[in-house]
Amino acid sequence: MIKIENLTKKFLEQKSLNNISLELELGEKIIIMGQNGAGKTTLIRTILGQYLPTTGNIRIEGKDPFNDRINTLSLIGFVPQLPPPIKLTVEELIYYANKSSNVEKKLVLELCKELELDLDSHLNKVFFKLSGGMKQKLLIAIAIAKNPKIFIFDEPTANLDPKGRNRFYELIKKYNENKLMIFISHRIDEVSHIVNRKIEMDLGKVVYDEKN
Ligand SMILES: Nc1ncnc2c1ncn2[C@@H]1O[C@H](COP(=O)(O)OP(=O)(O)OP(=O)(O)O)[C@@H](O)[C@H]1O
Repeated sequence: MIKIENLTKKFLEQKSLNNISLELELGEKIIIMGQNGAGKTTLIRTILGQYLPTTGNIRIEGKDPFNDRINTLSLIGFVPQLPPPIKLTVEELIYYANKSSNVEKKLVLELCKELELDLDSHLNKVFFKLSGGMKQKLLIAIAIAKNPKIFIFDEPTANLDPKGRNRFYELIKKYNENKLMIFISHRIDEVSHIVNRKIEMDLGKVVYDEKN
């Protein structure tokens, strides 16, 4: 599904990714761990086609994410650690998600409810004025409603209260069948009941890779 071969990403002289090779398959639920600066975000950004590899290559269902970004992004539901400062209202954002990815408004509202967020009273608010937890819940709901083959969650529960966290993991269990799920997280205890593969990075390398 995602095939990474001898991937190196340099920023000036610094190797943020140093000769990484990985194959990530449908059905795998993976946590990617590692200290601050280990290269996790750089890896995810390369998968999302935001960075051109310095050497090596990466393919998602055979597609090059940098040169075929629209088609590769259509396979991925991504929830970033820090929600971007989107200036659209909630209603407009959902409309955009509907036009670009066939996301159904009704389903987004239902998923938000399952995450303890009643969106109806916030539809006219500008996205960036929502609270951190509300933004994260909405982005999670949109990612799930997109029904992609691949989910990438970068610290998805960082802004959620304990109840929101539990609800998130309940939702994930419901929607994880036949998906590739990647969690970037420092909280292994939270995801240990979901993941079947643990990858640890350090200094741009994969230093641990265990499948259950
Ligand atoms: N755009 C960039 N320009 C220059 N250096 C970068 C850039 N992005 C990342 N780096 C460097 O690459 C290294 C890996 O950073 P990265 O953000 O991938 O780590 P991380 O594992 O996601 O860390 P954290 O847990 O703190 O989010 C760091 O030393 C960082 O300074």
